[in-house]
Amino acid sequence: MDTPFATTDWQPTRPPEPGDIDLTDRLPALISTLAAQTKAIYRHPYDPQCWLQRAKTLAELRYPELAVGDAHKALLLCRTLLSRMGEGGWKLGYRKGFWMLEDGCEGVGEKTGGLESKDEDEGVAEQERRITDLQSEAWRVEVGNLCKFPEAEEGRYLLRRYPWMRAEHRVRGDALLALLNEEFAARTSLRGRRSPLCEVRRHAFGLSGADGRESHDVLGVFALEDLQDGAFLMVDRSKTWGCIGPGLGGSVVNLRGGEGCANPLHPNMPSDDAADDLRWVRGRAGVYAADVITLCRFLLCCKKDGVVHPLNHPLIARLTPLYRRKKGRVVSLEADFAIPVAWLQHLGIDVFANPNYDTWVLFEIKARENNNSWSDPLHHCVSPLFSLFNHSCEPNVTWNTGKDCIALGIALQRDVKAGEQLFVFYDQYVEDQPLEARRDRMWRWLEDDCRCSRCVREAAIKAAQSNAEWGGGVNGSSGGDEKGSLDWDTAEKPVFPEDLW
Ligand SMILES: C[S@@+](CC[C@H](N)C(=O)[O-])C[C@H]1O[C@@H](n2cnc3c(N)ncnc32)[C@H](O)[C@@H]1O
Repeated sequence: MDTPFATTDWQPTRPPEPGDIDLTDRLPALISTLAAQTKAIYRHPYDPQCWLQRAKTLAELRYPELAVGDAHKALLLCRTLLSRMGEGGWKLGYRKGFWMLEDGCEGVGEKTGGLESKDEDEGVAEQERRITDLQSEAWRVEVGNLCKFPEAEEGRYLLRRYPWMRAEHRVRGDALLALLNEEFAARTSLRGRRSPLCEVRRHAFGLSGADGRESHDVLGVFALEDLQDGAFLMVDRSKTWGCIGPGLGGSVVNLRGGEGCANPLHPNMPSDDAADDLRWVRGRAGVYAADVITLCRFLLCCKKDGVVHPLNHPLIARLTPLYRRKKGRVVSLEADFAIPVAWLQHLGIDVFANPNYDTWVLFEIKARENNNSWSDPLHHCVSPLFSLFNHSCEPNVTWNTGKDCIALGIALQRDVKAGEQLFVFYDQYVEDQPLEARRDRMWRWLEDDCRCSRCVREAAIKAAQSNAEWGGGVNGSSGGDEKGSLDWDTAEKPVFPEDLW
């Protein structure tokens, strides 16, 4: 974000609306402004003006969810400043975005536009008026970028890859793969075996990519030896999970008609410090509780493991990002900003001065976690090894949850040859459904047409039948070899407004 990116990489998360100004000519300037404003934030993280200015640029660039994040930080800073206004013994810091003791505390640093550019002798009343104005403006930007749908203080955005994301966070490197395979080896050798039963490999669906990704970044789990029906593969004890059980003090706000998880300790691990009790999150996050607790647990893992950038944490780095989603995602002021910011502050992370925890990073974590979680309405759980298995409508692996709703047991459900990919069924409700129904339903999980052998085979048969009916070819298509190919996918799809940009 602090370096200008190529205009061709710009993929805004808000579709264009009638009345929007065409940004083509202004785009290079806006991108440079974004980089300069990000650097200004690095230099002056406690200056609300810096956050507000970047919020406006992000809004212009059509990243409403990020504009809300920056405006929210500007608001938090203004509130803090106003809370001490008029108290004796303090004066505003050099750029006047923070308080410092009055005696002998001359600020140092450069002077660039913003709060500091005003008269040094500005009186308290004048300062108060300016910060109040700033606060009102930040509030306008915050609510203006939430379209209040589906609820007040909520909005929508589309999942898109942020163009400033570093290369190392876009693809999963060989070192990560080696680590994953060590874990698979450890899990399977736990059961008295010395050699691993399976491993993660690239190009899981062949050499054609999916989801706009390079095929080498599409991972899958493959058998390393012949395995028999019923053989137990491994248990994955996820470290990151949440549920919508009761909040602190027996609060039942999240119980969804009384059917929530009854385990009051669920968001916490036995190894957690008492100070890191996450139950308050359930009390605050309402219907998003499972989601937000999972995110907060990720952040706690980062802190415990001393990982400097959360996207470098192996738990997150292994998860597939997914950017093709056409349906808007909900962004909630409370769940996506207020609670994560409060939690990060609790963990001792400076949300203003530490760019590794910028809003876009939190959204990226959330996107990966949502795309890889095993979830039902009550629980949300990312199982680090299980999340590497791909889906097939004729799976060879089955899974079951333990009594704790966390551990996933994985076993073979038919004989498998060495080198075969291991697949699970993501959604068993559609097993007996015809191709279209299965694919429709699987979009929820894959956001792509299912590329499993059964779907590919059935689609080929359909294409051949259709060819025969039309006397030898629709659009010259032969329905030919479909393995790992999306060529057959000529069926007409509904067009969403956002497909057009
Ligand atoms: C839980 S992850 C599985 C591991 C993933 N392939 C990876 O590289 O990390 C789920 C994602 O894998 C891909 N995927 C899994 N099964 C698929 C299938 N049958 N057809 C197409 N894509 C599939 C989709 O991108 C899906 O969002």
